[in-house]
Amino acid sequence: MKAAILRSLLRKSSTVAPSSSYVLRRGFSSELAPERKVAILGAAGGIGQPLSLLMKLNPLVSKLALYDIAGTPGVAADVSHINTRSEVTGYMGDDQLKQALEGSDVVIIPAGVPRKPGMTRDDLFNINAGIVKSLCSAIGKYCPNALVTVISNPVNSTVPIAAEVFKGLGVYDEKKLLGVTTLDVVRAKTFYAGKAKVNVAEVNVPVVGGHAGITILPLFSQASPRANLSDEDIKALTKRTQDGGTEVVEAKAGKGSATLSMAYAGAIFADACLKGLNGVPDVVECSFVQSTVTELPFFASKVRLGKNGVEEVLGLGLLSEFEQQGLEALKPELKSSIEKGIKFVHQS
Ligand SMILES: NC(=O)c1ccc[n+]([C@@H]2O[C@H](COP(=O)([O-])OP(=O)(O)OC[C@H]3O[C@@H](n4cnc5c(N)ncnc54)[C@H](O)[C@@H]3O)[C@@H](O)[C@H]2O)c1
Ligand SMILES: O=C(O)C[C@H](O)C(=O)O
Repeated sequence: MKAAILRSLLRKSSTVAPSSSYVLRRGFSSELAPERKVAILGAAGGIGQPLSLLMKLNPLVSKLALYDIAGTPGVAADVSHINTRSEVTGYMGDDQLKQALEGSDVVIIPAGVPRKPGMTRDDLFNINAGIVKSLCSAIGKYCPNALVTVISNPVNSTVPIAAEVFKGLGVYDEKKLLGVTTLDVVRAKTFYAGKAKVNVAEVNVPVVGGHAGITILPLFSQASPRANLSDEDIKALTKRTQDGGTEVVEAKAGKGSATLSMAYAGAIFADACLKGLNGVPDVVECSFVQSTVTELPFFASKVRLGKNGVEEVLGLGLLSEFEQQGLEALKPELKSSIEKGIKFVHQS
């Protein structure tokens, strides 16, 4: 009897879930989702290309606009052959930026130069600040209601830059500007699972603060599933999470920084934003946003995503003494990076 029921269930599930498209849909939602346009600015780069691929696999996207200053026709032609829902269009150069942006629900910005060994993220400021400023000026003009997710470094300054540009254009909505810190969470989960010997798929670790060196503060005291790690283990995990970007930059030895893991993290974050916009309840991710969680005007913490973007900035919860010290230690650096971004917009 049991065997007959099982056989019938297996028959049913195989008719609902045909092979390859089912595999690609895992982790994403239904194809009966509303129309959503996603634009990727910097789509031909090291992050941009795999991110374009991952967003093409996401059934929540109906239009995928790929923009870069060079190389987008090839990337767009390539990605467009994949038999998933979204229609892909490539745009190249300033005079096509308007078309790329118009009608966008979500804009993802991985445009800008990456680090080489020996550099800090702040060393990228001189080039990337101007790139983010000019892209955000166009976003403010052509799709002011879009949710904007900023990957370009230094995130601790580029997000405040974007905010000031939008304020200058009279279109700033703090709920719609999000710095992408998901890679810190991805790393913290991976490193914690390895040390605690727990299933990585079940791990949750909030990472707060910012996205550079000691401003990255993983809260392992709140990690789940709980594990009995020593203070030394926690210190080492914290340091490895803070130095995760540098670990990749050094391993790539001059050929850039994290691209594949970042594309994964960016795709997870964009998917959460789309789910929020579509009204899926209880979508929570960490992100660097306008905040009153501390005295700093921008701060990364857990945020609840919804139909308007950031619906709620969640507090830090209970911190261990070690984390409390880390929080106080990160504030001066984060404050100065935020101020540097704000000043840049008003002086340039
Ligand atoms: N937030 C994070 O966690 C995180 C993680 C990894 C990398 N990053 C940052 O992401 C950025 C991109 O990294 P990458 O490895 O993809 O670099 P990359 O050099 O491989 O690609 C950058 C792309 O941006 C394009 N670009 C430059 N100026 C542009 C403009 N004005 N408009 C549109 N596109 C423009 C370039 O043509 C290039 O294709 C860097 O600043 C890097 O530091 C952030
Ligand atoms: O480390 C970098 O420069 C890139 C990125 O911010 C990362 O964390 O990998």
